[in-house]
Amino acid sequence: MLDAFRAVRDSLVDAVRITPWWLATYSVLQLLLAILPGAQVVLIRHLIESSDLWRPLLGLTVVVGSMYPLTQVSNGVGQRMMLRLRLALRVELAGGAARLSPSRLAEPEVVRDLEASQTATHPMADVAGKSVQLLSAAATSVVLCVAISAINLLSGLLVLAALVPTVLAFTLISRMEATGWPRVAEHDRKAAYATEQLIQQRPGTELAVLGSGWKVAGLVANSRAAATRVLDRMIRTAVLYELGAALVTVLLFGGALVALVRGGAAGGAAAAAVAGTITGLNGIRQCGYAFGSIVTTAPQAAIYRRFCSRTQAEPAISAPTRRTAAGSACVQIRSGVPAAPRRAVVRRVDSVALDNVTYAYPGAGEPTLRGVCIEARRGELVALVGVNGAGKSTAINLLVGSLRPAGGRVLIDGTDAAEVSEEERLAHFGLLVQEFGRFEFTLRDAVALGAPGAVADREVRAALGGTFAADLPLDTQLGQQWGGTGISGGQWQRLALARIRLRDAGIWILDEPTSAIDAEAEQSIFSELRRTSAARITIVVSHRAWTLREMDRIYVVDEGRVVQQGTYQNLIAQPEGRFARLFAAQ
Ligand SMILES: Nc1ncnc2c1ncn2[C@@H]1O[C@H](COP(=O)(O)OP(=O)(O)OP(=O)(O)O)[C@@H](O)[C@H]1O
Repeated sequence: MLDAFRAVRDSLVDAVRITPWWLATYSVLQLLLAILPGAQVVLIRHLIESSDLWRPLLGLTVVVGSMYPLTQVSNGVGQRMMLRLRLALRVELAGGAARLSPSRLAEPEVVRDLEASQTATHPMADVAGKSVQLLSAAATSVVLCVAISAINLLSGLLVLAALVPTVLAFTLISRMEATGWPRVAEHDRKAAYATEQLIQQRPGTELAVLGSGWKVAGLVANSRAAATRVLDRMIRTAVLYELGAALVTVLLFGGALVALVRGGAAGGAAAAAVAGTITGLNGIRQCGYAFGSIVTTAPQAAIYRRFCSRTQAEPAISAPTRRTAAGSACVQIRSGVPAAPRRAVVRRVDSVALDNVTYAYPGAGEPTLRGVCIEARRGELVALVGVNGAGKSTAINLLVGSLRPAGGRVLIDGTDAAEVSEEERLAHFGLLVQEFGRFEFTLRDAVALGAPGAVADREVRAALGGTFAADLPLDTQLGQQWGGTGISGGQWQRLALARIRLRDAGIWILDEPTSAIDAEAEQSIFSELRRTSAARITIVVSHRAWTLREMDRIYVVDEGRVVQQGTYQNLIAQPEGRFARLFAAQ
């Protein structure tokens, strides 16, 4: 319940901050709508009991006539207010997600919260409106209670008491939904994931070739059936709660009518009170719905707020980057999304090292890295080699700071990297990971992502030099799903490399940078790396022997330890060594 109050408070604060005029207009309209049923009761009584026919008749015409247009206008205003709130929440969430550092992204809880927050923005945007509706419906009941109490006190109180079963039922339903919906969402996500595997080009083709797509279709069916079972149970229970509440409500309204008759109300008073109690039923249902949806949304809203307050603790963000008149290129931002971190890329770094580093993944019994020492200096090309699972990617993640060593130090220019912020540390690196991004934006935007700030078209062009995209217009849309150019796996990897080139940080870390690239292009990429290596540190993970010949030093990692180091010639000359056994056949 405390969560519900917090959700109401936070969302009203948001509405006051983001859309004060729409909130004020909506509140006034809802207040008017709350008063009208009470006024109706008073006017009906006057119409029947007083000798003055015209004034109550005129009043009733105004009250009844204005109800429908006021409701319509109020709905429209409420929707526009909620639309603005939804936009603000989604923009805030995207900004928060953009601030997440690699180490945050490595926390499963943060990723779970981000996913849950995404689905929360829709119901959350409605909470401010629902709060106003709740107050309005409650005010309707109070006004009716007062109007009917003037005729018969017990009837008035019974009308007000009729709020209780409905609100109680919707609270119970909402509590049940708060646990049920996440389970439905989990099954739905699994079903959506499995469906994606069937329809996306690469896994879909693989499954079609294997002829085993029907097994994945079976997984879809299982997940959907599980979701339906949970939904079924929820609906059944909700109907039972609603029926129970409706029964008690009818008894209370019946009691109100009996109290009217037994209290001696007759004629105009009785007719007015009956009309009032009927209108009251509607108000009470609205109250229940509004209250229920606030209680349901509250846990999601709490996750959203937790996520946003966490990301606000991340480093500050400066003004958005925009395309300037001079033609600098970057993602165009129209609605206040923060885009450019203050950090500038560090271009000159003299040395980087893992100094006796040990690391164990949470929950893993044995350390993945044990006492690893690796060093690279400016101008050097250094390689990490080893079998799958040896610990090369772990070593890289420790270098860039997305993992923190359990023992030992990471040194950048001789300084313990733990002493600088993650933001500052990341500014030293250009990292090409194995699962590089396939950003289906325009060619310009996909490459400009390499640098945090605004990027000129000529820089994008320079980064693309020598690739398949060198002569493509920068406005070319990438990705067939958007009606754009289809790009092969190797071409995507060239674009990822172009981002690293554009970034031009002091340390380049390339985890299998040519895994998807043809032999000819691979040769030209490695010769260029050698040719341009003087001004930076280059660390490469590679499984191909010939790419290692040019390296200044090779570290052979095996079961989390560096078991050999040296040049290609030194290492291959030791036939019993791990390196020679790994690469002799190549
Ligand atoms: N997030 C993780 N949680 C737990 N264990 C992990 C995690 N990531 C990797 N490991 C384990 O750590 C070990 C080293 O993995 P790592 O990815 O560093 O190997 P690698 O040498 O880069 O392998 P590859 O050549 O296949 O990329 C493996 O045994 C792997 O199972």
